[in-house]
Amino acid sequence: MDEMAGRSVGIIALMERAGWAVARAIRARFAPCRVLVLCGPGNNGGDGHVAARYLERAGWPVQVALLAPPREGGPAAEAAARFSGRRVEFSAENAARADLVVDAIFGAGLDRAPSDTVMAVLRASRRLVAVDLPSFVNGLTGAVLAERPPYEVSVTFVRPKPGHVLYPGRTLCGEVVCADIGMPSDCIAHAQPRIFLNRPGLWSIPAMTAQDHKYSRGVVSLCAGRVMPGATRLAAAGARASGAGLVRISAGVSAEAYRLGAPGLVIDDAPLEALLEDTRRNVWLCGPGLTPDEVEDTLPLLVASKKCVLADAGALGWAAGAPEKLRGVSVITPHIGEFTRLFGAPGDDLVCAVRSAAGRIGAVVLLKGAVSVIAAPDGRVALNDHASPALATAGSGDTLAGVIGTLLAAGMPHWDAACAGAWLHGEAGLRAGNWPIVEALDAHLGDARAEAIDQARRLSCETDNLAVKRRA
Ligand SMILES: NC(=O)C1=CN([C@@H]2O[C@H](COP(=O)(O)OP(=O)(O)OC[C@H]3O[C@@H](n4cnc5c(N)ncnc54)[C@H](OP(=O)(O)O)[C@@H]3O)[C@@H](O)[C@H]2O)[C@H](O)CC1
Ligand SMILES: [K+]
Repeated sequence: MDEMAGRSVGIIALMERAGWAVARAIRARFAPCRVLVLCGPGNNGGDGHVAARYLERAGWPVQVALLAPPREGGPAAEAAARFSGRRVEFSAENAARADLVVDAIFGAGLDRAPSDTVMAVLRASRRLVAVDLPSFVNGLTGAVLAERPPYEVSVTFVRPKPGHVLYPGRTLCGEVVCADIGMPSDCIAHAQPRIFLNRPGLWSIPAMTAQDHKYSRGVVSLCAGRVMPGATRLAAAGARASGAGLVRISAGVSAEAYRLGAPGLVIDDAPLEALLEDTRRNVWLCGPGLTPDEVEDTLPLLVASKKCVLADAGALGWAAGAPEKLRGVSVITPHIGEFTRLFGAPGDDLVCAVRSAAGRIGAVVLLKGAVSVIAAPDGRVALNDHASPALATAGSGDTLAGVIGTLLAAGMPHWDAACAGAWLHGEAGLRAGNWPIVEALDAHLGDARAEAIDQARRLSCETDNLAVKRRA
């Protein structure tokens, strides 16, 4: 993006607006005070020089400390030359004397752990604002390369970066301000972003229409086991509460036990092979409440019948160490333990790990967590931070599986359904108040769906995520 912008508007013009946005964000949040701007050798340092100039122009006492001089002839050198104020040594003593320290040392160019000198200066600082990102947070992954207390504000440009959204970097950025610096939209499109914040508008969910009937809204079918009925019931309830037209449980010999549950469910006792002949029943959930043997008896049949299958829980344990067994399913929803047993530990780069897992099995992979990572086999990734700790309770994943099942049954593309399901689940968690039991989420799923539909409608087609997605 920067490269193409360099050939059109010019980096120096963008840098000028970036530095101005930093100064503006500081002036909006802090009373005038002694500011030290720490500048690195790259364009992040260039932004810092511009911010220093604007703060000084506004009458603030400002000093600049250089870690290393900017590359000659580049935009950062030009920005540095335009700052004619006070320069001091890059030292912990000077950082400790300042009321506010602006960290413009490294941004997008950070590619290794900063030196002890850099970290000593940052640790000596009392209050910190980051230009783009704290200089030890990897913008691509959120990995933290050194320890220090959190920042108060991070001012980034054009788009938030994965490092602002993903843990652990997220906890150190403080408030994230994303400034529009006039990056031309063709430069953004040229970069073909493949990572999105998960918001309505990235996908859209079908609304209720006057002509709807239960089959047009969609049928969700679940495979039930003999020993863990709770998980299947929670998934079925999540599917119903999020708007499925009909939810059926294939319970085989356990049918009588399941019939004691909610009256709105249809319980089947026919052999699975017979049920699979019904072409209206295209979406199946397999795994919640199933033992490995029960998965072995069901999942291969579902895949062979070309059903749209969401595999979770027991199905993921069944395929542990052999994820290729899941080829042919449409969506999997592992938590970190299940993911690790399937694909190995993801390491620091979650986006890369989940994306490669999706490519490996040819299915959408939704890695559940405080920020869920949802990857499509074609490489698109959504980061869902629309969530609540209220969701961290047993059974919550079963509810999520049910919600995604409903959206698949409504005809949404697989990745869109997984993204939208994560958002609805998060919205229900946010609405459910303090310490809700998992069943309490269901009462909020219908309103969550209506909210998502409403928000997607209100967003104009010029909304960042959408515009980028369409052009890409
Ligand atoms: N995206 C935009 O719209 C704009 C962003 N801007 C700002 O530009 C930076 C990115 O600038 P860039 O020059 O690419 O990179 P950095 O300034 O972050 O850093 C590059 C230099 O830092 C050295 N480096 C990296 N890590 C370390 C380290 N751990 N220790 C020492 N030195 C390090 C690197 O040195 P090399 O030896 O690796 O070459 C580089 O010299 C972005 O973050 C925004 O703030 C622009 O304003 C334009 C608009
Ligand atoms: K920085």
